[in-house]
Amino acid sequence: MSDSSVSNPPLKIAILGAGAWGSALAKLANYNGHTVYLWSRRLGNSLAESIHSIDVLVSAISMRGVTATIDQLHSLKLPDQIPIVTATKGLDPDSTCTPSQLWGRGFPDHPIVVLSGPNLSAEIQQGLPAATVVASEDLEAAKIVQRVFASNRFRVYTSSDPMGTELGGTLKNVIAIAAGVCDGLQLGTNAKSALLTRALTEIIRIGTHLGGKTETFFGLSGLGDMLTTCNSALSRNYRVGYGLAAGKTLEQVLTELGSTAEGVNTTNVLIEIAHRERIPVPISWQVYQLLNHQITPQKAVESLMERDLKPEFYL
Ligand SMILES: NC(=O)c1ccc[n+]([C@@H]2O[C@H](COP(=O)([O-])OP(=O)(O)OC[C@H]3O[C@@H](n4cnc5c(N)ncnc54)[C@H](O)[C@@H]3O)[C@@H](O)[C@H]2O)c1
Ligand SMILES: O=P(O)(O)OC[C@H](O)CO
Repeated sequence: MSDSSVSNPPLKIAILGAGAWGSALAKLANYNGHTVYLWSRRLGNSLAESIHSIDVLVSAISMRGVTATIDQLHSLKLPDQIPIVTATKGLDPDSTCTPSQLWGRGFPDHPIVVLSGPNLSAEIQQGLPAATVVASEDLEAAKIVQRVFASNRFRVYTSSDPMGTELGGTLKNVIAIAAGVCDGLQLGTNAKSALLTRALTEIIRIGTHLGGKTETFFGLSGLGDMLTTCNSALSRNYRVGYGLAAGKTLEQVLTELGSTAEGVNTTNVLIEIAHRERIPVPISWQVYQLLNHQITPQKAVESLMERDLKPEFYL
């Protein structure tokens, strides 16, 4: 039997963000025998000490904290050329950039690796089996990160399409809100299948326009994550839609949630991008209007059903 610690030596990993996802990632890296320094503003530990002589930096900060964290790291000394892994699923409202674009601009000498997939943290904390994707233009860096997290309970695939991998995980949050509305209104299985299938077409349209590859959106970080997030009450984005369908206000739902639902901000940024780039996004547009108090859930369904008739695909 081979000794995996020889081929996979223990590394020092800093994980920034000790929320639901950062804590689950820390557990996965610990399980493989790596030394993990979990940092968060709330824990009050020192960021400088957490990143001292590390081999890999992982960010599991929610979108609203990414720029501030990059700025904070700039004043510190990050070990040369270590991979930076971003596990955030969001879009920056100021620049409309993805987190990996922000990290790439902030640290151009470091390989940037995107980690994204169907990964509900509560299931991973229970040790249930799951799979994910680590994507980078630097395949060696992706392989290092693959070895950090891969185990008999977490299967990690590499990819050379960071943009597609990141956008799949980010854009599905908008669709998860729509799926929560669909289930909350009890529209049935046919409606749910129609919603998710047309949503995938919409995600591919916008995702490929922004640089992702079509195949990636059919993979774990695209379709895979959409199926997970749109079908589980563990998903916070799904719960936002479900709550709105029950007649709650967005403010009420978010207060009850008490945790990050990235789809709300992502919808607003996505609509800004779609308007700017003239990309049709009919489902996301209904989610946008719903979140911004412009329509009811019932009216959103009617609007989608009454759109102009057209072919499914322009073959
Ligand atoms: N929870 C999951 O199942 C899951 C799975 C995959 C990806 N994600 C993604 O990971 C990210 C984090 O999600 P989460 O579930 O851990 O959220 P969370 O609300 O549990 O934790 C968010 C973390 O970000 C930190 N943070 C927020 N603003 C900050 C700021 N200004 N400066 C520094 N730190 C700040 C918080 O302190 C906390 O540690 C999100 O983008 C989410 O979409 C979550
Ligand atoms: O709880 P959500 O909706 O943020 O979803 C968590 C993960 O993104 C699922 O892969």
